[in-house]
Amino acid sequence: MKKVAVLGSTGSIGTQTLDVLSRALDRYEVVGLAAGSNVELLLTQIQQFKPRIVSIASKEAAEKLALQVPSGTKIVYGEEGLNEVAGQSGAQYVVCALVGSLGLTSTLAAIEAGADIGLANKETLVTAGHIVMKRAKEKGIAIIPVDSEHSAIFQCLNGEDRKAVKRLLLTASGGSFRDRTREELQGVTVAQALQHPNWSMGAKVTIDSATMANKGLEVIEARWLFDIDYDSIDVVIHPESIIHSMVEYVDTSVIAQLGNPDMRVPIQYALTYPERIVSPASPLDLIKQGTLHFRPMDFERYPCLRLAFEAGRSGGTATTVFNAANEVAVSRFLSGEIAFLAIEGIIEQVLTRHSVIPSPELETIHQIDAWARAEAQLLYRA
Ligand SMILES: NC(=O)C1=CN([C@@H]2O[C@H](COP(=O)(O)OP(=O)(O)OC[C@H]3O[C@@H](n4cnc5c(N)ncnc54)[C@H](OP(=O)(O)O)[C@@H]3O)[C@@H](O)[C@H]2O)C=CC1
Ligand SMILES: CC(=O)[C@@H](O)[C@H](O)COP(=O)(O)O
Ligand SMILES: [Mn+2]
Repeated sequence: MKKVAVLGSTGSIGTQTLDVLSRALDRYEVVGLAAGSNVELLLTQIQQFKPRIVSIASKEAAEKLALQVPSGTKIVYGEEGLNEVAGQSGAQYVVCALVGSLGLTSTLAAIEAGADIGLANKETLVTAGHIVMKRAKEKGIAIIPVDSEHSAIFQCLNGEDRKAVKRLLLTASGGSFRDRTREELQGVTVAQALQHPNWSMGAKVTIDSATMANKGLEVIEARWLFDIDYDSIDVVIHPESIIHSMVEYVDTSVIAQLGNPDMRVPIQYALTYPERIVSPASPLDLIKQGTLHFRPMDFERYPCLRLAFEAGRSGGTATTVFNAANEVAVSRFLSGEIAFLAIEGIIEQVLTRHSVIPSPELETIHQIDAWARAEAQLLYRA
């Protein structure tokens, strides 16, 4: 039995991870859960999986939860509690499904504890990829991608000579506004932006998909996961999200991974790798699908992707700033404070004000992250 902890268990990836685990309880024991504020759902999960330790964000929520959980489950809270679930639950495998750079410290705690990582939380690598990958390497632990594109690339690289890789080709759906011009983005609403054409996901990543910041975060995530330079990463728009990504080799062969858009497939693969087991996802019917389409990426239409490439090439703290500014801007858009097009403006302006620090230590990362958030809060105030 492999002992697993799920950080962000009440979210989109977290609930799908528990769905996958619930079908394989002969292989996995859920020993730890961590969530933000959804006490009701967390309580149901505790009753189903009976973990040893559970963390929730606030002390008040923890007290409420403690009154209702069966004895044998320890309730902790806050960042300390989250790190305790990540590093001291006895988990051999930790699924990092938190949203935002809040996932960084707990991912590092899990690595220090020697647990392998199923990584959905891309912001962690964008914020401090060099530190996360270095510590994982030192501890000899595996970071297995959960993000659909990276899972696809991971599978396309399987058993191949890495020196023969020409480039990675990430696919992008184009998000909720893929058929609109930039002029048509004026005045779009939060509800419209949250309508992803192919995936049902948490609010933050859905907005990131609409701005194409998600693909930017994923380009940086790919740089760290696969130790590849930015000149060897390309993005192509593929509206159907059937091809999850591709790898082109020097002999011109392109290997792709395909499937219906269902995150339970990459989540399950990250858990069972290198084994494959039967999935509840519906099989891909290529005849019914009929056609697949591709469009070139337009960096003027999607400036967030251009900014992500620029930040990635600048290196050091630039990607920390890109991520932090984006997180604040998306949160302000979701709360109705700023317009959709202000998101890219905030990222660009905060990056412009930043002098990049190369190879930053963790302490510097935290300082720059906080600085970028403060700057991003001040811009576009009415
Ligand atoms: N959803 C998807 O299909 C995909 C997501 N990803 C990536 O996976 C990550 C998770 O995304 P997604 O599942 O959509 O996000 P959600 O918003 O659906 O879930 C986020 C999770 O984080 C928890 N959380 C929030 N704040 C805190 C806190 N302070 N302490 C502890 N837990 C907290 C939430 O708890 P609560 O709800 O209880 O407040 C929830 O469980 C992101 O990095 C995203 O980019 C990647 C590929 C696909
Ligand atoms: C399912 C998943 O991995 C998301 O990150 C997805 O990539 C979003 O789709 P687009 O960013 O391509 O719109
Ligand atoms: Mn993705």
